[in-house]
Amino acid sequence: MPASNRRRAKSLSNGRPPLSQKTSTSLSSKATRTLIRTHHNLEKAHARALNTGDSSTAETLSAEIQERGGLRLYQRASTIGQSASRGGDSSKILVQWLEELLPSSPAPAPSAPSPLALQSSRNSAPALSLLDVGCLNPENHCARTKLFDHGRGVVRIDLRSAHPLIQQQDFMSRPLPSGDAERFDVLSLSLVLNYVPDPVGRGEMLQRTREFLRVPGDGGDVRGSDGKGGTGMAQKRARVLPCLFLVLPAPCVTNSRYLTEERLEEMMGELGFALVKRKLSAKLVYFLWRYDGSNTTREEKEVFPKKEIRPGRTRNNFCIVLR
Ligand SMILES: C[S@@+](CC[C@H](N)C(=O)[O-])C[C@H]1O[C@@H](n2cnc3c(N)ncnc32)[C@H](O)[C@@H]1O
Repeated sequence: MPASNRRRAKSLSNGRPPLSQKTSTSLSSKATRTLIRTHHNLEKAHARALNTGDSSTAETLSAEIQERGGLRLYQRASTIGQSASRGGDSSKILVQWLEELLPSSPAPAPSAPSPLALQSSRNSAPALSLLDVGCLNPENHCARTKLFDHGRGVVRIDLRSAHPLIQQQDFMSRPLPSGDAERFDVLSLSLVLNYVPDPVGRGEMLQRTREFLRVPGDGGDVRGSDGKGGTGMAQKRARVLPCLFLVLPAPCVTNSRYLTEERLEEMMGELGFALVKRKLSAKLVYFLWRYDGSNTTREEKEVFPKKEIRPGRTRNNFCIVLR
């Protein structure tokens, strides 16, 4: 392997879509990558300092993060990475997959009052609800498909909202649903898990996604005219929904000491997720996981500690821990 390729394989920041040199923004491709990498590294060091009770270092790092533009500049760099000229945004893959897996057009429901009302329709597929966690652009591909209930069924959140249609909210503090009407058919976690600075926090984020996914077979599936759920559409939906769309920089699974795709699949299985779709591009890895709702508590279940499974000097340290 040429030296330049080896160098590229090491860096998780290279997991962003390619950045071109010519854009209307003032951030070059290199500057954008450096900014993203530095932000992630500072966040990780900050989390480590907090974990070890080193509040003075944590404060210094926090100040440095702010001095360097903080989340605002990081989001700007990520938005540049989403532009069509730089590889496009990952929601395109989510929409492609759902349209392929659930081919019949759902009834358009722009003025539908609530997911519950949609569920009462028979013989037509209700539009899907979506929780888009870590949303930078409310006009991404999800906004342009009839798959989703654009009335009240699409909720977008981010740690820092860059748009009135995005709620400013930490997913880890989002109040738990009080009932199924507050759960979703689809949860998108695109390039968010790798933002979490520590392995335990990543495991907790994955576990938490289950709280926000609709319980399978709760009536959100389409029923056949016999009322027994026997239609082809109902079966197709049951094979896919509810689901989690997960996107990571490719090196998180292709070049990590601690995580491979196989190990991720084992972990997800442990949480009740089965792989439906997967795509590896030069920069990113995309997964669609169906949640079976079977595993809401993990007491006495298998734990996944930090364990080196693929040693090597050129590997990265991306890791997810399930406790
Ligand atoms: C790299 S951007 C990804 C944006 C978009 N989803 C994409 O695929 O390009 C990561 C975003 O996730 C957000 N984020 C990270 N942790 C989050 C959390 N716990 N709750 C909500 N948003 C979060 C960050 O604020 C940031 O805007």
